[in-house]
Amino acid sequence: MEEGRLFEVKRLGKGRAWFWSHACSVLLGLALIWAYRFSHMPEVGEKGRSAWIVVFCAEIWFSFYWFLTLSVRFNPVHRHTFNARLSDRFEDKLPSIDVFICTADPTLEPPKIVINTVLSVMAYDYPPEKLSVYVSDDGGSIFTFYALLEASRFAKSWIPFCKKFNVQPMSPAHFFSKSSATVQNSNLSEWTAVKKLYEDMELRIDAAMKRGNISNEIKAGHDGFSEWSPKTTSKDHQPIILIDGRDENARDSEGFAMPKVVYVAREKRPKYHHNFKAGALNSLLRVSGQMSNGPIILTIDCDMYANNAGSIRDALCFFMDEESGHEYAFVQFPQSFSNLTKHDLYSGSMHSITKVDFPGLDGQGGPIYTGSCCFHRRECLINRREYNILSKIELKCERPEIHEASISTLEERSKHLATCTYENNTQWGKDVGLMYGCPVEDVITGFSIQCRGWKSVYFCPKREAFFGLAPTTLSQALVQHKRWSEGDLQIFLSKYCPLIYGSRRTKLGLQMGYTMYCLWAVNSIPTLIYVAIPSICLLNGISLFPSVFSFWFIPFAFVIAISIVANLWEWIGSGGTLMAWWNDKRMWLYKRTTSYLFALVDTILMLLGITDSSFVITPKVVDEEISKRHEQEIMEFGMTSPLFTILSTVAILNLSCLVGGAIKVIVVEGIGSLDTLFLQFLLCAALVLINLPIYQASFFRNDGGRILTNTTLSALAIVMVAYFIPVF
Ligand SMILES: O=c1ccn([C@@H]2O[C@H](COP(=O)(O)OP(=O)(O)O[C@H]3O[C@H](CO)[C@@H](O)[C@H](O)[C@H]3O)[C@@H](O)[C@H]2O)c(=O)[nH]1
Ligand SMILES: [Mn+2]
Repeated sequence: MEEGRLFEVKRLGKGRAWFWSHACSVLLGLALIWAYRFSHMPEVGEKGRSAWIVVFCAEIWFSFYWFLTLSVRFNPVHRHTFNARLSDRFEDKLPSIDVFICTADPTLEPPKIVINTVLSVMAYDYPPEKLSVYVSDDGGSIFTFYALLEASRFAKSWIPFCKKFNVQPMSPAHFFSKSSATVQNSNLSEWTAVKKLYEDMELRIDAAMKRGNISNEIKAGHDGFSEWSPKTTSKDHQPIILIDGRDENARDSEGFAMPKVVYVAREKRPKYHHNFKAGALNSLLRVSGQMSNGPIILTIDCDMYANNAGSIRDALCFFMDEESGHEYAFVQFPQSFSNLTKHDLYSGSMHSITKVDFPGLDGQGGPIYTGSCCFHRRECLINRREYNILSKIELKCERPEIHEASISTLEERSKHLATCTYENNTQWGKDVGLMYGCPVEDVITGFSIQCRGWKSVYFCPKREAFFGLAPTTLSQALVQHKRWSEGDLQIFLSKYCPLIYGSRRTKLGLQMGYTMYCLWAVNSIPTLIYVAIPSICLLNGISLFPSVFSFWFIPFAFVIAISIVANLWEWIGSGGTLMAWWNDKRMWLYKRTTSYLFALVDTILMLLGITDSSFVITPKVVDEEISKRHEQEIMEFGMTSPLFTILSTVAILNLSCLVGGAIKVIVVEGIGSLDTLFLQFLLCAALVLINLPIYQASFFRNDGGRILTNTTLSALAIVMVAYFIPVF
């Protein structure tokens, strides 16, 4: 071994004692709770028996689910890379990298956002002749193509500027909006000049978008525009593949080579299913294979700009490590978000996933592939072939010989790779490439790779590697989670069920980790039980929990307290704020009672063949008024949605049960009955407290984001009906 490994791994082994004592004590607490449920169950005919059984079932589920979460707490791993060693040993042997950027809709994902992502990856600290950027446009939009063309021209100034001043983030929009003082002071003139170039470009793109067409003058500048005719729509067009900067002689303003940029809009026909993002990525896999065939592929979403110039090198420190590099199929970076509010109102940061779960999964064989911000070994992604220790694969792929003269030939030649019929009678979408038929193509593909013996890596650099856009309204956040939980549940119910397919192929810890996500949707039912039944029983004076003076109160109090404390400890310990934690708990509740429920129902309907799976794209922009409210952390409702009806119903139900229950205890039964209802009061009060934004949005707000009156009225009606249902 030459002077040391390319990366190091830190295990938090010292926490082991803490882990075991925590796990064992909670387990004991849960066992006692179960014992209480068995031994104190109301007799047949006694009031509250059914409620008791239902609540018990929910508790059994929660215990099981808690057990699954142990997997990610058992052996968290943190990694560190040594980029200097990589340069020393491999600088002239660095592999070529293909970057895949997917976009699907020029309105929801404005071209300006897309090109900032493109520009950011073009400016990586990496030999430009070894870097190719492929943009897949499922929107088939002439504006996206036009913006890309503008961007590749601007790149000629942007890339040398970034390299000269070590600019980070490498997205011009974000860089100039934050304006780095160091660059600004010492090199004001260059800074101003590049900024001006960027702003002029933005103006031109805005103008074209506003006009709604590309002027003939612009069209005359590039043959590619002729691919679009008045008949072209996003759902019906021929394959379009356009290469820019393909010219081996293309140079930036300092005379250096430029990364290649390729625009790909795969063929779309109404009769053919296009398999959403998985289909897009598979087309890119084939097209790029013809053009650059980089052995390492970075996949990112169109809103995920690169924030750290060293990420490619970081990823290579894992792939090229002499000792264990050959074991890794992909290196997943965390997805960070640039548009979160101070206390992360919609919990878009997914703090506990990125800070706790993923380091934990890494200790079990590697994180899940989450679609964006991930470097893959091309071979594993295409063939997903069995890992074999004997065949250490070298990161060398045949680079196709391409000559300047053949650009148009190359474009033509690759087009048939991006047609609707290309995949007919092939294994694409099954054993080859990204897998089809699942809204979380990323998770299922990553899992099947891991099941073939490959490991993956989770790497959190000090400076965030990527920043994207998280949902900025409640409904967007809930819909996104519906897609995820639905996809995950489908995996669980498919051949790839982690508990079955994963056994003997992966570690038990990894199976449990995947199962934890796959069963998100199922959590909806026990959670709904827990937010409704104890409260309704409270209103009816039926006790479901032990009295505060009884021995059995202790396990309940212990489990509740320790879960809250441990959760908070983890959260604060990994850099979260208290308020963000509280917001996260609210979103935890909302996701479970709405997104997950709908995911569960839709999955059942899909299994029955009644519905088909879909992919609802998360908008990257919202109108100004809404984004202002988002910045002020005011929850956004403002539309009719069954999701909001459920949220309102739960909130109003709990408020009325709390008030009704309190009146009953004080006036009718006397304060003496409080001890047996204490825990129900506590639960109900906590629910009311967490739902404060809902009462406010229903009764005290009159801005456009309030809860609409018809939602509140339906919720009230449902609560009334619930009130008259007798409790058994
Ligand atoms: O038919 C489609 C639909 C989507 N996309 C692209 O897929 C990406 C992700 O879509 P988005 O609406 O932003 O979904 P998110 O929920 O934010 O995405 C997460 O979840 C997806 C799986 O549900 C993964 O594919 C993503 O990588 C991951 O970031 C975007 O770049 C889209 O342009 C396509 O290319 N074609
Ligand atoms: Mn996204």
